[in-house]
Amino acid sequence: MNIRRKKSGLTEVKVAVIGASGVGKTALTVRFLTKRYIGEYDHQNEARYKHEALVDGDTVVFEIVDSCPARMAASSGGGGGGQQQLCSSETAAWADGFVFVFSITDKLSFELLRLAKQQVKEARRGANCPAPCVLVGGKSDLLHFRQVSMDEGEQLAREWECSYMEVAAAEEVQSSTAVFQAVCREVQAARRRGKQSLLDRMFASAKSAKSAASNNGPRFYARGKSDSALP
Ligand SMILES: Nc1nc2c(ncn2[C@@H]2O[C@H](COP(=O)(O)OP(=O)(O)OP(=O)(O)O)[C@@H](O)[C@H]2O)c(=O)[nH]1
Repeated sequence: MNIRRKKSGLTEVKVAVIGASGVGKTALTVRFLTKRYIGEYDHQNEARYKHEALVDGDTVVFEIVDSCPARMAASSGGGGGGQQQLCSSETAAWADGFVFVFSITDKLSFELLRLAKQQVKEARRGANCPAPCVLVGGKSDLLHFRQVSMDEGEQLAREWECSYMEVAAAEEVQSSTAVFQAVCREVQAARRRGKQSLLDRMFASAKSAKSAASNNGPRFYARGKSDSALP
């Protein structure tokens, strides 16, 4: 599938990388940005990056937030009790697309993503926005420690109507790049659907305005040949 570039400028895509602590969000992001794997990253806050990359032959400007899970206070009323809030509502509202990451070696990180997806949905409800995404099973080189099967990953992706990818950022570059290309395509597809439904609504309202006008407007009587017998 080809992504068309707007004639007026470059395609811009804002992506939030979401997942529990230690699943490999930074490793995945840095692999995409620099092609390098550093191993240990020390960041306590969200990190933001801007990066240009080719997707299907077009240059795309990615803005990426590598998110940082926060502990929810037990009194927060959000089912907190020390649970992680994986995505702030600001980030959820800001992003065009989401990369949801768990580690295949950590079942809890997989379960937490359901909560994260829900948090994102709630934060975007006001704007009635869809949340295009991809689901990523990270650390796929650690097969002998696997706690989440490929089937479970694929099953969740089917529920979310998105693609599922397993990635070993520690081992190679290509699959990390493929994740960001995939989320870009999801965002582009959502934008096309949004545009189409806006056009459909505009046509529908123009059509109903026209038929209302033809029902209520003044009527003109044109006297025809067959009327010649009338006085
Ligand atoms: N074996 C293996 N280890 C990885 C992989 N990706 C990340 N790691 C390791 O997992 C640990 C956590 O990686 P990070 O990228 O910092 O994880 P994170 O999700 O950004 O963590 P937080 O910043 O705490 O939210 C580090 O020791 C990484 O070296 C991978 O693909 N394979």
